[in-house]
Amino acid sequence: MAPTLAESATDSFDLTDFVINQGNGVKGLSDLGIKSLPIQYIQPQEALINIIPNESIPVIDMSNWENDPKIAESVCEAAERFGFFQLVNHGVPLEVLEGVEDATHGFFGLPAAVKRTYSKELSPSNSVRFGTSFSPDSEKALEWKDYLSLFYVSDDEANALWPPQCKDECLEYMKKAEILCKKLLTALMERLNIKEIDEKKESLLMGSRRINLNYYPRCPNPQLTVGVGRHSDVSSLTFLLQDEIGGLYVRVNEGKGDEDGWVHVPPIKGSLVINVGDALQILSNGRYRSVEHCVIASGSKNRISIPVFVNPKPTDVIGPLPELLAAGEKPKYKNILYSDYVKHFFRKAHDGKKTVEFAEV
Ligand SMILES: COc1cc(/C=C/C(=O)SCCNC(=O)CCNC(=O)[C@H](O)C(C)(C)COP(=O)(O)OP(=O)(O)OC[C@H]2O[C@@H](n3cnc4c(N)ncnc43)[C@H](O)[C@@H]2OP(=O)(O)O)ccc1O
Ligand SMILES: O=C(O)CCC(=O)C(=O)O
Ligand SMILES: [Fe+2]
Repeated sequence: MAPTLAESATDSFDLTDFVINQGNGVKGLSDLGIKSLPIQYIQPQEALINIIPNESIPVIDMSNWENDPKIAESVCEAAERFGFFQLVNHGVPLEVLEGVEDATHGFFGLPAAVKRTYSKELSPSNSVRFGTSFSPDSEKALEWKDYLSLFYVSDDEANALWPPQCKDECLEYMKKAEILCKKLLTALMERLNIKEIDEKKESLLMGSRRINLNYYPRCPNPQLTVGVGRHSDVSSLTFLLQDEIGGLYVRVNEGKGDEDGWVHVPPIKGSLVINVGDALQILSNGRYRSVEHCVIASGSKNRISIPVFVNPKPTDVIGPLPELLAAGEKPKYKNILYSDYVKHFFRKAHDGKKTVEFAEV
């Protein structure tokens, strides 16, 4: 039987105030040593997933990228088929990855009163936001995750506004990921017969960046809740660094004859998980797939993950690329202002792939 709120906290305990308003987050709840999951976090049955064992997303070794065109082909095939793949020997140095992981622990280890100064209500800028769950005002059940989200405007702004405990490490990781991003996007565009990424396309594909630091503390009943509910990213490409704990699941075989279900993305030291986001699905007129994924927290360990979301500029209008339409493809998506698309995503609870319907013809 599901535990009640009274079993997980005292009658006088105001969970929303403690977790959201006071900035304790789910880390604060977990640190209290609660033995069962508060009722606010119990997800409906349909949010829970059917896991398929013995299947996986591709792992691609990039060490011979410059000399072996088959590696770029594998990347493009994985982006078409799974929308997700892991990269090893990708060129982002291990020290940079370890640096941003340590900095993430440093940030979440700060007192709640300090983290709270970066909340939506108190943060001096919209580019910096500390929060919990995804969209608590619109969710039926909360998600077991705290996060810090940093939108990159300029180095000067980051130096002035991002938390000093993690800003240098976040900037370094973002910049190294950008070099890798250019390589991948060049290959993905070549596959669409687009030989040059000019200024306009560079803006549409990688005109803005956001880095999130995600913290999933140990959870008393992880099977009753989610760390992140099923969603697709609204980015062009996402570069995700996960620690050694595991818990990321990706949907496979949706709408195909084979068993529709979820596969685990096993942590590989030094690797990056890459996924296609909605913006690239729309720009490629559905050729590259942004795929649903979710996170189940651990029952025994605290987990962190650090996605860099590479996106169009908020002011860009996105739609199928003109070269694809000139080649005779029928557009599957309308032209849409990217910031409207992202606002639509952030204002509702996670709901799988539904955001993309907002752009469908
Ligand atoms: C947090 O848990 C997550 C996050 C994700 C993220 C997946 C991605 O793919 S992130 C990449 C998104 N792309 C961009 O950020 C680039 C484009 N950016 C923009 O267009 C704008 O910066 C903006 C995001 C639309 C914000 O513009 P602004 O004018 O400041 O709009 P607001 O009215 O303030 O915000 C709209 C609405 O969204 C909420 N919101 C804003 N930023 C965030 C954020 N970082 N995290 C969560 N929610 C955010 C904001 O509160 C507003 O909602 P209201 O209800 O308050 O009106 C995947 C999975 C996760 O679990
Ligand atoms: O924590 C993870 O492994 C994935 C997080 C995620 O999907 C996101 O932040 O968009
Ligand atoms: Fe995601």
